[in-house]
Parts: sequence; structure tokens; C-alpha cells
Amino acid sequence: MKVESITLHRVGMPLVRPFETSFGRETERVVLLVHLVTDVGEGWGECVAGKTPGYSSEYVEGCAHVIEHHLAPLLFRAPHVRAADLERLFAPVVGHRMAKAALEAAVLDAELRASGISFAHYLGAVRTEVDCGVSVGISPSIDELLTEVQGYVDAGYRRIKLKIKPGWDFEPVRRVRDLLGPDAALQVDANTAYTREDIAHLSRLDDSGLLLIEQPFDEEDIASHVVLAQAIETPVCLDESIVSVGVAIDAIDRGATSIVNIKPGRVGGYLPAVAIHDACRARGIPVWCGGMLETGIGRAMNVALAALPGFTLPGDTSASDRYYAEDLTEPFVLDDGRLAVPTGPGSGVTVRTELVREWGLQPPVLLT
Ligand SMILES: CC(=O)N[C@@H](Cc1ccc2ccccc2c1)C(=O)O
Ligand SMILES: [Mg+2]
Repeated sequence: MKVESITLHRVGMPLVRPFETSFGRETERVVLLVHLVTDVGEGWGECVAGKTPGYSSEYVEGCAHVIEHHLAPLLFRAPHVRAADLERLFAPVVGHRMAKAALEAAVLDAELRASGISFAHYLGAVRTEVDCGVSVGISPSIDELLTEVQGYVDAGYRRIKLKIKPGWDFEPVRRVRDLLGPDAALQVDANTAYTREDIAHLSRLDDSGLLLIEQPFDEEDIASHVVLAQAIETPVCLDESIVSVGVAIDAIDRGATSIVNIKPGRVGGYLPAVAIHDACRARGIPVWCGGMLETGIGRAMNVALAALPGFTLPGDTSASDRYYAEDLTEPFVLDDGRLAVPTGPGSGVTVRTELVREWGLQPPVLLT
């Protein structure tokens, strides 16, 4: 297909409650959306980068800039574009995986809508709904944390994930474990907040029967995760470190991780995400779908990915109302702790363009 225009939308989505992690506190998600017009129809993609480079080196304005000045020209110059060609087409631009992923999602959406194929079918889904977990931020108090967690348990979530950091780890984990009982699925995510010196400290988490401990150390510090994995019982899961299938294989083969959080935005798109899924499956490594507070646009595509065979653990594919009172698509509603995989062409959801316009933080930018 021929890409005729790309429009960049910056949208401000107020969060239903603040989301605090070891790297900051968000009350609004500023999200960059890519709207693609081609000769065979339209597609939408969602960039997972945050407003600031606090979680990753990529951020909204950086992604918008590299799309406008370096990636979009490659798309406009190509006589015929398919999602499968994008890795080669975008090769002249090094890195910028979240920016590339947003464009790949939009190209996939347009391509698949035109051919009447769903994301789930194209990616190789084997399930019609996916088990959902929820990511719980750092709270002002233990009592507020327990109230929030109870709300998610009542909503039916099949797994609880707690953000931790030095000074907020054992006590909240122990109190939530007491609340949930010994058999409930519970895990933690440190977002790189610890160092190798904390290994003895972290080994005390083994008493809490956790499914995994996610990304305790710096994303480039594979070696310390190897040392930790040899020192504790709790499985080590990597998130920020896993930027490509090559790094995934290296980390697995070195014993740094035995469970992988796959985020299409972090790895350059849905096709690289499937490659990581396949590599993990070939090595007996279970994977789950991470979340970046996506709107229904990215959420629809993530739910389709989470239906692939190797996604055997509940992901952060939570319902729309975990983050937003109103979504940019029809809302994703939890049913018995699961979300249904969209079946329509492309992402299968309809973008509420009137909301994109109303919540736009600045006029959209049209690229041709
Ligand atoms: C659901 C979840 O915990 N997501 C990330 C952390 C995260 C949370 C909030 C974010 C807001 C803006 C940009 C990036 C963000 C990343 C994680 O798994 O590590
Ligand atoms: Mg994480």
C-alpha cells in the first residue's frame, strides 16, 4: 500500500488515580497517536513513550520529532509499504524503537483492515480471551494500598503486581500477601530501582511466594540479574532490558531471566514482539504482555498479542477503567478476570476521533 499522509496527535488522558512508580508519579497520560492514510484505507498506532524521558530514553516530543524528520520520509518515499518490510525500511534510523513501533502499528492496522484480517489472526492468536493482571502503584499509605488492591480483587483480576522501591517493598508486599491469602498470584516490579548491593535484601522477598520479581536492576545490567537469579528462589523477569530478540536470547542464555515481559512498543513493534515470543517459547521461557497505560488503540493490539500460545501468564492488559474514566475506543471491560480478543479487521476497535480532537493538547500535525 502507498502511505499518503501521517497525522500526529498529542492527547491528554487524565488517570482515574495517580500512578506512582520508582521513577515518578503520573496523574495524566500524555499519549502520541499516529493516524495513517493510505491508498487502501486508514490505520491508527499508539506510541507508548511517556511525556518525559523518566522511564525510557524515548519521550513524546522526541518520538514526534524522529517520526516527522526521519521515519515518515522513509514511508512516503516507499512505493509500496507492508508491515513486514518496516524493519528494513527503518534500518537507516538507529534505535527509536517506540517511535518505530507506533508507525508499525498504524501500518499493520491499515494493512489488516484493508485485507479484512484481525490482529489476532495475523499474529497467530490461539485464544479468544486473555487472563488479565493489574499493576498497582506505590501508595501514600499501606491502608490505601490495601483498599486499591481489594478493589482489583473484587473486579476479578487474576494477578496483582505491586510497584516497589527501596523503602517501599517488604511491608507492602507482606501486607498484600496477608490480604490475598497464600495462593493468590502476586508479583512485584522495581523498575530498575535497586542495585547489586541489594541482593541480600531482595532475597527476603522469597518469603512472600511471588510469581516473579520484575526488573530490579538497571536495564543494561544483565550481569547483576544473573547474580540475583542464582541467589533467590523467586523467578527474575526482565522488562526494560528486553529491547530486541537478540538481547532476550542473551539474557535467557546467561540465566538473567526466566520469565519475560513483552511490550511491543519497547521492542520496535508487534512483529519484533512475536519474534521474542517465538524465541522464548523455543527456550521454554513463559512470557506475558506488559502495559504502558495504553488507550484502547494500543490495548486492542496488546490483547491480540497476549492471545499467542507462549503468553501463559496474566499480563498488564487491564480493563480501560483501570486507568481511564473514558477511553478513546469502546471500553475494554473485564469479564471473569479476562478481556475478549477483538475479532474485527485490523485492531478491531473504532477510534473516537471526536475525543481525540477534544482531548488534543495542541493542533494535530499533518505530514505528507
Ligand atoms: C503498567 C506498568 O507498570 N507499566 C510499566 C511502568 C510504567 C508505568 C507508567 C508509565 C507511564 C508513562 C510512560 C511509561 C510508563 C511505564 C512497567 O511495567 O514497568
Ligand atoms: Mg515493568
